[in-house]
Amino acid sequence: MEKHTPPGKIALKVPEIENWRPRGTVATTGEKSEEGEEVGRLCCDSTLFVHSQKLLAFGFSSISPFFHPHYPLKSIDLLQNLMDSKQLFTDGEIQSQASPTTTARVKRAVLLDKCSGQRQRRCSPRLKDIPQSKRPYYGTSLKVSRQQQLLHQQHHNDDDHAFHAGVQDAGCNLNHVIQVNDVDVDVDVNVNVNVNVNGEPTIPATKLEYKSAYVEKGDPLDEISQNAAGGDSVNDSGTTSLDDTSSAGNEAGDLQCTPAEASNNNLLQSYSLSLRGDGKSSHAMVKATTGTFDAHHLQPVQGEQIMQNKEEGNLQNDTRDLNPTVFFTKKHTLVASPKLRGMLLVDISGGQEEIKIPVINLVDDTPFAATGFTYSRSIQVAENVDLPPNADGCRCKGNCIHPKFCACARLNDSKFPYVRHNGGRLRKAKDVVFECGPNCGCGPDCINRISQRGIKYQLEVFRTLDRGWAVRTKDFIPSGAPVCEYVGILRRTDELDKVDVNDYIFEIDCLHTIKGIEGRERRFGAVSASLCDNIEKIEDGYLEKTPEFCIDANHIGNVSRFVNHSCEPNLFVQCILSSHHDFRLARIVLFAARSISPWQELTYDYGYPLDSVIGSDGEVKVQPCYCGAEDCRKRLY
Ligand SMILES: C[S@@+](CC[C@H](N)C(=O)[O-])C[C@H]1O[C@@H](n2cnc3c(N)ncnc32)[C@H](O)[C@@H]1O
Repeated sequence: MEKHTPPGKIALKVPEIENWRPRGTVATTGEKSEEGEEVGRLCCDSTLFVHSQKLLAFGFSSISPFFHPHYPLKSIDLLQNLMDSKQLFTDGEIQSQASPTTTARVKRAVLLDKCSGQRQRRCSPRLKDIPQSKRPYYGTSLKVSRQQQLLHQQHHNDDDHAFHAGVQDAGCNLNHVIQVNDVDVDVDVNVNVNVNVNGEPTIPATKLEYKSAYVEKGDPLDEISQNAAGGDSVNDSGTTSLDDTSSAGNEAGDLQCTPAEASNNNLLQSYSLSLRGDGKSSHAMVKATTGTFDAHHLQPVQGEQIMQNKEEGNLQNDTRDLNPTVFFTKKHTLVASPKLRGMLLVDISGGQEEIKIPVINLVDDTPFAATGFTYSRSIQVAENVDLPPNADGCRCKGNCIHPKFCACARLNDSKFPYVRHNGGRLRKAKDVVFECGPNCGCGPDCINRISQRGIKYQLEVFRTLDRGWAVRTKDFIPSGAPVCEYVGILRRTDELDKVDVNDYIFEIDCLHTIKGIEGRERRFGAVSASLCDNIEKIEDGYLEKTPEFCIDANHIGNVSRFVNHSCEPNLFVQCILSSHHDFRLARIVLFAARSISPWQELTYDYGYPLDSVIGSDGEVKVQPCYCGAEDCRKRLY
């Protein structure tokens, strides 16, 4: 077999492909590229597409997929070579299908191009290294025309904080074009912006605020000439504005980067947005505007410190514009082709959530209706469960500001558990978080009500090959952000003893967690003093018992019921008390355990103790785990 060796690298022996371990689940469909080849969409951390033994594309981290210019990727063995020579790290499988397409599905792919040889979380080949003509964009025949070469050097004269920053490059990935009805087409676009920051290689946290992105229709050439002339007057160009939903989900998209994600001063960021367009438009234009760069974030201080300083007004705002705008145009008519998309439902919540949650099946014929459950945005309470009376709450007015005076903050060790940054993020996981409730004097915008605001990220339910339905995010989710509450019917656990199979029960075991009894993984963070006081009052032997209450999402639930287990999860379970303070009936909210890139599956650790699930026949039930994590425990229960 012909071998292709990357420049400067030695070709290594190609091991058996069968030895590759199956990982990951994001599989997607193929389409025709402009060259007429069959290609597939490659999302972050997801899929490699191979056509007739020819690797068409691979992509890494959250940048758009593209052919890499340095490697004449012609065959699967070259891919394997890259892996063997430690330039490309993937954990995936190559499936030889009946042809003509071979798909390699990977959970993670990291190309160590121009890097030190160590594995890094995000180290992608840069788009700027690739000639314009060789950059395919996936999913459709989307033609990207870059009208503004961005990047360049915004100097800061202050020696302490000198930096050059700019948008180095950007990519655009049109994921779905779905005919919603005769008129509307739902367009789902990923925009990836590659930000380059020079001068501060050890920046602890750097934030690029993302201002806006939307699709417009009109004549792209007009747009371009207007903007080339220096105006940023896209809105004035006579184009038809789109349905309001076009920008609805976009504001949450603060771009953010941690040092682990920075390589060579190169911060790679992405965000995605769903846009709604008019099916009759002859083209769509995506405008991605990067916003201001806040010099504070270049200072070597912790994020919390920044927040505090800002709140106290000690720091002057020092913001500046990066070269702000990147344009992408799609010159061809949007062709809606629902059969390619596998979309079974446009919104599983039937309009209950602020943001639609579509259901996609690209892997088999399983219909969604078969799951038979009713969507509910909020917890329902079984008739035989009495909720405790609402707690007194705090006496703050408007927003809770002073943690020492706010009665709810005092229950959290006199700290607010959240920072406002990025729409509210938990500072650190705790045994129980006390939020403000109905009797508090503060309003809905209070910092201490962050988990009460519903789902703020674009989520998608999708079908996996081996784990049924699953949930992924289309947005970047910052670490510590609340993602969704586990919703279902609040029941007494003993009622379910007779039920043989129910995969959707969440036992409310905050107390077990606090006391460190084996069960759901103990979450980091100290037990608060106030909580300890309360725990002491719990009757002896309580903790040996099964949790008294559970949330049963079998027939009624929200998107959380589709979130699968992983032994290496990206979400964690946080118990929250807001209206009352009874631990046995705490709310269960899933939070981001780390920053999550668009298109990653969301998972949490179900934390079943081994052999804890007993069938009605009295036999221990065993469910193998297919999460694919390196340290997978192999059994869900
Ligand atoms: C709460 S449901 C999750 C949604 C479910 N996949 C579905 O299709 O509705 C939990 C069930 O999903 C499956 N599941 C979740 N994570 C899994 C994993 N890592 N490995 C195998 N099966 C898993 C198991 O059948 C489990 O009982």
